[in-house]
Amino acid sequence: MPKSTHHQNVSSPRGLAQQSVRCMSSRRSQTGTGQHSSPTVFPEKRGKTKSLKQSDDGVANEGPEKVKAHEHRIDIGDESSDLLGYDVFCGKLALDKKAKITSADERMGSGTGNPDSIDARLTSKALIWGSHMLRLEDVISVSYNSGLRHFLVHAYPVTKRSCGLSCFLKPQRIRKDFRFLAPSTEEAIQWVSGFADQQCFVNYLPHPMVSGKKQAPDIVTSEPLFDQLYFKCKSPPKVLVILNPRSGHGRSSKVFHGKVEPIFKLAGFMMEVVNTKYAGHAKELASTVDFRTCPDGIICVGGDGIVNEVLNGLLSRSDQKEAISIPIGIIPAGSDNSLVWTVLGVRDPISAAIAIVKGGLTGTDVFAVEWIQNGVIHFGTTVTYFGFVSDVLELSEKYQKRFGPLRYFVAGFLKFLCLPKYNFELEYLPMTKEAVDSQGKVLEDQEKIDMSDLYTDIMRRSKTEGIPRASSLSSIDSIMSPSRMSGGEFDTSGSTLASNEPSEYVRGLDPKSKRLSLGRNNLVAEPDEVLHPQPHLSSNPNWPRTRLKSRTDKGWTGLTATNDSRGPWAATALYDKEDISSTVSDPGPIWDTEPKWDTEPNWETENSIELPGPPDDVELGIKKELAPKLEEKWVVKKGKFLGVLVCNHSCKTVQSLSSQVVAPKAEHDDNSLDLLLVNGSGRMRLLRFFVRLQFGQHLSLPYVEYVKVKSVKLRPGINTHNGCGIDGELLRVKGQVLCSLLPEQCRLIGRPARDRM
Ligand SMILES: Nc1ncnc2c1ncn2[C@@H]1O[C@H](COP(=O)(O)OP(=O)(O)OP(=O)(O)O)[C@@H](O)[C@H]1O
Repeated sequence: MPKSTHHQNVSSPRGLAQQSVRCMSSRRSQTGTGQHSSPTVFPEKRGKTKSLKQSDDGVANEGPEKVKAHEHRIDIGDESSDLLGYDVFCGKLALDKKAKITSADERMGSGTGNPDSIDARLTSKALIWGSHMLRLEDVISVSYNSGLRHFLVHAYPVTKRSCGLSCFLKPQRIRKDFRFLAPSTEEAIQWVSGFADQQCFVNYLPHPMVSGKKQAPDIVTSEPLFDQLYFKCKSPPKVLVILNPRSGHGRSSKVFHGKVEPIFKLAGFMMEVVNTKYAGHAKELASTVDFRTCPDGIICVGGDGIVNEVLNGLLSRSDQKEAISIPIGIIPAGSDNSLVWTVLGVRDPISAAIAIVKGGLTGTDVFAVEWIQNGVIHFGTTVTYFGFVSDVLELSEKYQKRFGPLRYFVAGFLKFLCLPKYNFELEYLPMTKEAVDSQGKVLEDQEKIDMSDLYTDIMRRSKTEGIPRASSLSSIDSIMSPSRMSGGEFDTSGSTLASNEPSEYVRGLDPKSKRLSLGRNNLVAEPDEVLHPQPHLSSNPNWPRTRLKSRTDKGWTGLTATNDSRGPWAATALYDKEDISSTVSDPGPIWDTEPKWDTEPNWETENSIELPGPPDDVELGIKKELAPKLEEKWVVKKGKFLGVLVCNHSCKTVQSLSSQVVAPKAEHDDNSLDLLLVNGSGRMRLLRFFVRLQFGQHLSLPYVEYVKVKSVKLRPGINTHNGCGIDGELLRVKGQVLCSLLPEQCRLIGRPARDRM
């Protein structure tokens, strides 16, 4: 069988890869500034005018067929050169518009090149050929058939709508497959290796004639070199997809199979897709799944509700620590997806799928709402709320079938017409100014560690390390905001940056309240009455624990047990102990009445938990220790509240026209909760609150308080509706509930928008 002469220059596949690397390093050294140096921009790209002129000339010379190839032209003279990263490989490429590759094409000599070949280079951020650029962020994978000069780049670049509509419609991501022809097979391999080096999945296939079992004698297929070719790229992720077919008014299946699945398939994902059959099914699945079948994560397709179920399923397992380390991917296909929109800045299914394919992990705080009376705990990542909003959530369930995403508006309107009064007893533990400042400093100082190694073996990792802390009210805005009523097609535009503002201690409080929250006093007279904390019903050490294990049984209880202050649970316990000593009338939460963990025999060995120590914190790039402050006191309030909202992140709403947020200063990973109190009662107050919310001015209302807190305890008054919403799930409060953060974070798959740039 004849062999192409160009093959003889390459001694081994490894050799090819090494050549690619050599090219990469030589390019890097040319720039002289190391890995992240400014790239060498082709001479013709240096100036905008020149670039445009040249490309125009090029188009004119290429004829009609080639003109179309310029539809992706990007004037990189406009781009900051830093955006292009460092050079990985360079050479000649031709964009091949042919649908099929003939063997004649493949027989072309290596040295002859192609008449249409143009200078091209692959950098760590983009593939640039001629005056075109394709961002690697938009590249899903590369397909390459052994022994060919062609390779196919699969991408979803953001494409502007046609001229007339571009002013009204947002840009869309549309799939484009670019078929490139390299001058030789060796160079094709080097290009593909370059993509693999940049973490693009390579779909490496046998030669088409081999796979088709009709081997042509003139085609180079028996070359052992290519049969053994090995591209050093990430292995295909193995995930469990949990799809709520009722989400998004029944559109979620279509969204997943039509838009998302093809992307995952291109990226080589090995998926098991399970449709939920009933409410609670996702929780069951997450609580029982064998992680060996989905070591790279669980992908939730639906709204915030399905994510909440999965989280609660994971945290109800006996292997809780391992469970919370399982990455959670979110494909927004529900009525609202506040979590993924707020935290990752993604609100359409295609962008979410790409973010998942690109990988990386984003640590996100998890809060626990504990029913103190019976020990039941429900977890959340977005918000827990009481008062008007939870009533609306309850009423909206009636209208789910009839109104779909409009149900919140309908229920909100009806509830507004017959608005009850809500009374609550409330205690909260404010963050101290010092804690907020030091937290802010740590967050500022920290170097964001690249957690790109998503597809590592989670099982292995979780056995050797804890999950350290790093960093909806989906429906609230919709209740009074007809702007979100669209609920129609999913937005397929590119993502928008999430807020990056630093956290602040207390805002929207009058000076007195500020002083009080700073811990100089633990009682607040407003709105109605000052309360002295009552002994908790649960002070009986033998109170029952139901459903979930008590904290003393749970993995993270070990943190408090050993008086470790590395997490909020620990911190809370310590603060509570301080409360006992400093406030005679407050015996502190229930766990103070229970045996001290550090006196229990063999606690450390029997319940040992790999605490999130410094190395892990370094890995996630965040140190989250909050030293307890002696002067911290629970602030106690009792009275009428239209709403009590405890937010874990800023709670952006996907469907709102404006980008208003409920808790503008909240961060998903700042180790604190943001408490929003809407004091008082009455429709006028409520209306003003929601109107102001649309414009992001709700915090300026005199009856709205906003405090950064560690924990909140709440007890509904007599005759007050006792609904409690957690991430859109409705529960009932009996007695008192306590809301605090867990010491460990969950991990969302994908990076925040600002880190993906
Ligand atoms: N097959 C099913 N049948 C009925 N209910 C289900 C099913 N699967 C999940 N659920 C429940 O549906 C609720 C809502 O799910 P999800 O949040 O995914 O969709 P959504 O209501 O469209 O979105 P959002 O909550 O953002 O409005 C969840 O609380 C879940 O328990």
